[in-house]
Formats: sequence, C-alpha cells, structure tokens
Amino acid sequence: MLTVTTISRSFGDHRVLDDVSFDVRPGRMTGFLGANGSGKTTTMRIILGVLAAQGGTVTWHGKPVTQPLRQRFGYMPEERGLYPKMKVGEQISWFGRLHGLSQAKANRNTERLLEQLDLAQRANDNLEELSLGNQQRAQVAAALVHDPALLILDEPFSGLDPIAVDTVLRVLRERAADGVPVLFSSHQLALVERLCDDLVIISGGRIAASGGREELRERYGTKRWELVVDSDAGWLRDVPGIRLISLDGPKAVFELAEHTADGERVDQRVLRAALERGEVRGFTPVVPSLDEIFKEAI
Ligand SMILES: Nc1ncnc2c1ncn2[C@@H]1O[C@H](COP(=O)(O)OP(=O)(O)OP(=O)(O)O)[C@@H](O)[C@H]1O
Repeated sequence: MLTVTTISRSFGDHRVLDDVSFDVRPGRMTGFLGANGSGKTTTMRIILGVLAAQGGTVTWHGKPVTQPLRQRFGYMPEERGLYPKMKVGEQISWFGRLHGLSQAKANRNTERLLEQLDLAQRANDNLEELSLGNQQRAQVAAALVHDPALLILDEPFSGLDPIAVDTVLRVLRERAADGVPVLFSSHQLALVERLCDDLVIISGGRIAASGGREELRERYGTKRWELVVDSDAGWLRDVPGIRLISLDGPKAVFELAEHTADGERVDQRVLRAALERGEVRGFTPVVPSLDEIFKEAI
C-alpha cells in the first residue's frame, strides 16, 4: 500500500498542497479528482520523487520511498514523454531496459502490451505517425512495460474515444487484479464513477473527501429521498423536518434531518403520511452521482 501522510508544498508563498493524506490500496483503482490547479500533478510528482515535499512523508508498505524503489513504480506523466521520431515498439522496450529488464524480457513485455492495447500493427511506425489516441495508448504501454509494483497515471483517459477507454481500462484493471495499486487523475467524473474503486477528492491543495466509492455515496447520499405517490405531493411542503428539493406533481425529491427529537426517523414519518393519503408508488433513497459528491465535497 502507498501511504501519503500530511504532505505539503509551496511555490513561493503559494501553498499548493496543505496536509495532504490518503492511501492507495493494493488491487484497487483509485481515482484522484480535483479541479484545474487543485494539486493533483504536484502530489503525483512528489510520490514519484520528481519534486520534493516540504513536509510529510510518502511510504510504501510502511517504509519510506527510496530511489531504487521508485524504479519499480510506473508513471504516466501529464507532459507525455515519448520520442516522436522513434519506433513505437523499440522505444517501449527501451523504457523497459531503462527500468532494468533484460532485452528479451523487455521485448516480450512490449509485444504483449502492444497486443493488449491493440497497437501491435503499429509497432514499427514512428510515434508521430500515430493518432493522438494511439500515442496515448503507447504512453500507457511505456508506463507498464517493467511490470511496476505501483501505477501513477496523470489523466490516462483524456482524449481517448470510448473504445480506447475500454481497452486501456482492461489493461489497468488486469494490473489492479494482480494486486498493483493504481492511482489515476481525471476530470471526467462519469468515467471515474465507472472505473474507480476508491476516490480521493482534492480541492485547493487539501483533501476534501476520500474513501471507497460506495462508502462516499452512502456518506453523501443518505439524506435525500424520492417519493412517488398517486396524486399531487404538494402536502410535503408542510411536513416538518424535511426540505423539498423538487416537486413534479406526484413525484418529489426531498432532504431530511436524520432524526426527530423523539428519535423517529423522518423518512419513516413521511412514508406513513404518504400511505395515509393513498397509494405509494415509489419511495427510494437517491444515490448521488459522483458529480454531486464532487460538488458537495469541494
Ligand atoms: N513548478 C511550479 N512553480 C510554480 N507553481 C506551480 C508549479 N507547479 C505547479 N504550480 C502551481 O500549483 C498549483 C497546482 O498545480 P497542479 O499542476 O498540481 O494542479 P492539477 O490539479 O494537476 O491541475 P490540472 O488538473 O490543471 O492539471 C497550480 O496553481 C500551479 O500553478
């Protein structure tokens, strides 16, 4: 497990990271979410040792991350770093060599990755001859070629079409299933919602929320309910302890205070009141989308 503990970093008097702490767990895809300039890339660069923190620690299985250990990490940087005039297959296997693989192993891994990423036909083309989406697949291959123990990917899905997203995702999921912790940043909330097991939300250099996706949904989602009855639900306006969010004839969404003074749950009281008035067609907790969680957390 990778553990980031209270890291901070300033550029001049601009505090970019402030007491940032989170875990990236083995076998999990962890989505790192935040608005532009919130500190995602800076955090990733500190984990990779490209940039020094001014406080706090980064540990791997409880031990400080050293340079030889970082060699075993896989990193896909924001500024994509492949050579435009070098053949795709050659340079991926060269990245493998840089990370200490034998030529034979580097070639084998390259071949397998290009196959998995649907790039095998392009192995002998120069990188610059590939479409941007295919160049990005090649970047993913370069980050994975040495079978890294940890994967840190800065916006790996940006600019990919849905088929390419699925292809890259399949490859990353396979690594996660082998026990590799995967941390990836993204702006594409709907995508992250589908892809990640855990979430870390950063805002203005501070962690706004982190945890399992379902756990966060529960944390942010227990207060909202949707009620569908067989006639106008306008009477809900007068029920104490709730706030009406929307009303559309027989359908209403409302938020509630968790308990009344006498300990009765307001959701149960609303349901009883609805049943007394007629038929209840639906009464369900509203599961928030990641978009809503994100907006509420930051
Ligand atoms: N080398 C640097 N010198 C000065 N300021 C920097 C430097 N690197 C980053 N910053 C500032 O730190 C803040 C966080 O930047 P960072 O790149 O970590 O954000 P981000 O969350 O990755 O943003 P984006 O989603 O736009 O890539 C920004 O205000 C940025 O301008």
